[in-house]
Amino acid sequence: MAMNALAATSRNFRRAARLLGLDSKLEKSLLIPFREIKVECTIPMDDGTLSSFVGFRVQHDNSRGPMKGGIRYHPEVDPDEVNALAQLMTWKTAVAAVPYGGAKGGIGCSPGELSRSELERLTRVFTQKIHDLIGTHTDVPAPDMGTNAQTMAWMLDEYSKFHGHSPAVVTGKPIDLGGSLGRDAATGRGVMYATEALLAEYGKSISGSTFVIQGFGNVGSWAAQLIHERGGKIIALGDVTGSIRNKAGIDIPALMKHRNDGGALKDFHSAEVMDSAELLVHDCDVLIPCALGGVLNKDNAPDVKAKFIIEAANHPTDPEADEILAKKGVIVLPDIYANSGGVIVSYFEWVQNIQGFMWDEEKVNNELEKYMSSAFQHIKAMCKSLDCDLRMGAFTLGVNRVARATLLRGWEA
Ligand SMILES: NC(=O)C1=CN([C@@H]2O[C@H](COP(=O)(O)OP(=O)(O)OC[C@H]3O[C@@H](n4cnc5c(N)ncnc54)[C@H](OP(=O)(O)O)[C@@H]3O)[C@@H](O)[C@H]2O)C=CC1
Ligand SMILES: O=C(O)CCC(=O)C(=O)O
Repeated sequence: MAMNALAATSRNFRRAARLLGLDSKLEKSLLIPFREIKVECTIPMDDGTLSSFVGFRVQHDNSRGPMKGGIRYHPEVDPDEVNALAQLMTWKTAVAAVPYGGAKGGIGCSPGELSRSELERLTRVFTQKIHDLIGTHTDVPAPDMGTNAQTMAWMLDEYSKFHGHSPAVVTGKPIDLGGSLGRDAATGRGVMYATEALLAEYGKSISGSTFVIQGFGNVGSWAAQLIHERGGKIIALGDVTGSIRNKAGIDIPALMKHRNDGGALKDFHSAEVMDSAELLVHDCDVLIPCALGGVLNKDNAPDVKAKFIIEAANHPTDPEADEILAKKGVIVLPDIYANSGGVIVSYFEWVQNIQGFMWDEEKVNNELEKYMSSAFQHIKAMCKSLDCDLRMGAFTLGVNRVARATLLRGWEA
């Protein structure tokens, strides 16, 4: 059983605040979100009935710039989860050194059970309800679980009806509407750079290491492809429909083709089906959760066999699991660094939109690598000076940057 997402995230924040010796009032104030929005989105369904879905946008902090973060469509979206994810975005944008604050949104729905036209109506109604609270220089949404470039295209179109054409109001858009080359792959590519950097610290490399990946959506599939390209052996993979394994390594390009042809993961011919409950505790060098939060908790952490965990998902490891994993000597690379490639390239997209100038993909990828590498060096420096693990290294780096910006603006208790 996982901890409540907000309690878990806030616990990590408080540990970082104490390590930094933050003033207790500043600590309290940094935890409180700037604004929490809840809206009812009522839409006609294809069968003529009406359905109502609850949508949220939590704007956590804007001391370092416009608030930034994805929109999630998932049945488990709830206010605490969105609040936790918004807070994580504040620390993540600071760790990545992109000039943003943090926000997150979501709608409680099952996107796989809605038709394309129902999804479009839902996205448009949600945008109508929040359009006056988002904007290029206030709050810039992006895709997250269950949403994609098409969702951002509908948001952009709906927002533009009220405010005129505003490409920089969302990122992760289709290229034809001002999206950035490389954004689709960016989170997975950032995960690959982060993995390379961490393994190198231990004299290891992607090539020659074995990987288990949970989630085969945007982040998981790109991470798998890029790790496979670099010679990593992905020996087990799972999504919501089931899990598969192959000791010799799963042929990722063939799996991508199978999936793009409409095949389910569990029906892939050259791998055997395995119990999904075993996936996270499967023997491997590197475990990469790329789906839901709280999947590593006190119940399964004692059985984890991976030596390294790269948190591509947001808050996949709860604090109780963190303690167990640390005792076992498992090295955990935290979400607010490991999956920051998405928001870094979102920043490049926003910059390109504001400048009205498009970068080529090589420039996007090179700049992403520079940002990821610089953040890793800064996290290591924090770990060294505060004698802490990577999660606290990343949290103290992010929290300290936000605290400094807050104080510079003239915060008073
Ligand atoms: N997209 C981005 O740029 C970023 C995403 N993230 C984080 O990465 C994670 C994945 O996001 P993203 O790839 O965009 O989302 P997608 O919706 O594209 O993919 C999610 C994947 O997770 C799988 N999944 C869902 N529920 C379960 C479950 N219970 N067990 C196993 N697998 C499951 C889905 O399976 P199925 O396809 O069968 O439903 C799918 O393969 C999230 O935590 C998100 O917050 C972090 C930073 C940026
Ligand atoms: O690209 C973005 O703006 C945010 C992506 C996101 O939601 C995340 O990093 O969790």
